[in-house]
Amino acid sequence: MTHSVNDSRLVTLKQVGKHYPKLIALDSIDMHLDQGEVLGLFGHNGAGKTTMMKLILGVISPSSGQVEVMGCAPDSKTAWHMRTRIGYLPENVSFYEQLTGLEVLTYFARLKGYSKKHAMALLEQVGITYAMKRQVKTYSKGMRQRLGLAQAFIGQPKLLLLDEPTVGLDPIATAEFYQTVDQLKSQGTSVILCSHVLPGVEQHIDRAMILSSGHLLASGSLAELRTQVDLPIRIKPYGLNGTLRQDAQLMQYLTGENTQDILLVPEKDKLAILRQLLSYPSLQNIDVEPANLEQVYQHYLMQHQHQNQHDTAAEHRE
Ligand SMILES: Nc1ncnc2c1ncn2[C@@H]1O[C@H](COP(=O)(O)OP(=O)(O)OP(=O)(O)O)[C@@H](O)[C@H]1O
Repeated sequence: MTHSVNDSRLVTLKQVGKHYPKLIALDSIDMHLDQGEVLGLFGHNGAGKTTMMKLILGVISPSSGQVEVMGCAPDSKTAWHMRTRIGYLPENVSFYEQLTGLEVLTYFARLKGYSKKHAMALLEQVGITYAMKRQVKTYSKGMRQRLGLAQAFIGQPKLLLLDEPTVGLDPIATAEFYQTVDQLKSQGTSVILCSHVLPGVEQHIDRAMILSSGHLLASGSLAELRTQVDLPIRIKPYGLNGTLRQDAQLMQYLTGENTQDILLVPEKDKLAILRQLLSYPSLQNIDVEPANLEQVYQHYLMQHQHQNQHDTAAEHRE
């Protein structure tokens, strides 16, 4: 068995590619995940998110490059011991419909060497104890998703792979789900979380990766990505009642969207603008909003789209 150079490093992908006869599902991807880190994996349909999860699980092998999980290649014969330390929630989870929730979870718990008691504790954690004696075929989408999460949490895994975990969950269940992620993280679990649903994710992830058609567009903490894209900060002062339109310095930052005072300000000018606004005696309050994950994500996708159009146009000219 090989050991990682860094003991807290759980997953490493080096120049990983996954090619199918007519398609490149992943192209030269580098990534790493350390103990207790939560990584958000974002991308449109077909971006390669599930492919990356399958490579980490070892259910498919890379066409090029290396995947290492807990010190070994996940598709190798020696990887069985680390599989018990991984929890996986697939997209569109499905179970044995005729069994009860408790029977399903006990079955999966026993496969990993855990007891019925452990299964019951997990059902309690995800809030479906009340339905544990009912057949899964009577469960709603949200209840199935909770059962799927309980299945992924069996044995307090070191690594959790969650594909669209909040799909089908109502807002309360979504908030409870993120609480569980935060709690698992604080206990040292590492999490990879794939999602199309960006609002609400950002405060629970340490880093984000943005994929498009198998290419890595961006990777880093939200603060790093924000700095890279340099999107403007939205500043909304209250109590100035249109006086900003007479301020030669501030006027250029007004959005012009509506009659409200909203300024879009580059990061480098933020402090100067805030000082200027604070000099107004009538100022009552001020909101400062940096670009959110959704805006950063849209920016990278648009940039990629423009680049592709540019490349195609150049090819046609040649
Ligand atoms: N076995 C396969 N043979 C051929 N192409 C495949 C195979 N598996 C996946 N693909 C293709 O690889 C690309 C990436 O698929 P993947 O499932 O990783 O995307 P995704 O980002 O998870 O998308 P979604 O959000 O829709 O689940 C897609 O174009 C898909 O059709």
